[in-house]
Amino acid sequence: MLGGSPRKEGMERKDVMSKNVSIYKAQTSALEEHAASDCKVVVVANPVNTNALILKEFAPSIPEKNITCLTRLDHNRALGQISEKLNVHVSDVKNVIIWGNHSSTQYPDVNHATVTTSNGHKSVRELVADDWEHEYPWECIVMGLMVFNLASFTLFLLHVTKQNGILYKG
Ligand SMILES: NC(=O)c1ccc[n+]([C@@H]2O[C@H](COP(=O)([O-])OP(=O)(O)OC[C@H]3O[C@@H](n4cnc5c(N)ncnc54)[C@H](O)[C@@H]3O)[C@@H](O)[C@H]2O)c1
Ligand SMILES: O=C(O)C[C@H](O)C(=O)O
Repeated sequence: MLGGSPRKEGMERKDVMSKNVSIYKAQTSALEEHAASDCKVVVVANPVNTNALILKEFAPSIPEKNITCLTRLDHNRALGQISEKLNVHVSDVKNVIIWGNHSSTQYPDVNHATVTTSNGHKSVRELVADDWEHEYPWECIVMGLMVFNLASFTLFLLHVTKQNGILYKG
């Protein structure tokens, strides 16, 4: 279920709720009416956790175990940050947990995480400084917005032309 408005600069994911809830209700009613009762639904449009709940409420014939929402990005971002910090490949980082919603309430938990190094398996907790944990969840949370801003910047560059050494936005 991809249909929905993406957030704009300065917005949190929950800020798109007013627009997306009505879209979700309409799509959910269509699913309830037409989809096979054993269909599996992946919720993508934000706020994903809330939209998954809306789907559960408004499409009661679809078993709730068949509904999931896309929060894998947060997990991948956490793996990426740990691998960068410890200079290992992402596939060498295991058992990272993301608690909470796909929103600013999430908490990436590295307390059970392990990493494979040339010196064997180590606990991530052993290898990173205690204070890193305070900056790290924040980086994970804002990443979506950073990606958004980067995409805007790339779009901006695509529409820029250089004439006589001066940049023009076309
Ligand atoms: N959970 C995640 O990991 C994740 C990742 C990326 C984007 N998102 C979310 O997915 C959503 C879509 O993002 P995007 O970048 O693809 O946006 P987009 O603007 O590129 O695409 C949105 C799509 O929704 C459709 N749409 C708009 N109004 C509709 C309606 N009333 N009924 C049905 N469809 C409608 C549009 O035609 C468009 O195709 C956003 O809410 C965004 O926040 C979630
Ligand atoms: O952050 C967003 O608005 C899009 C997506 O949920 C993400 O995390 O990249």
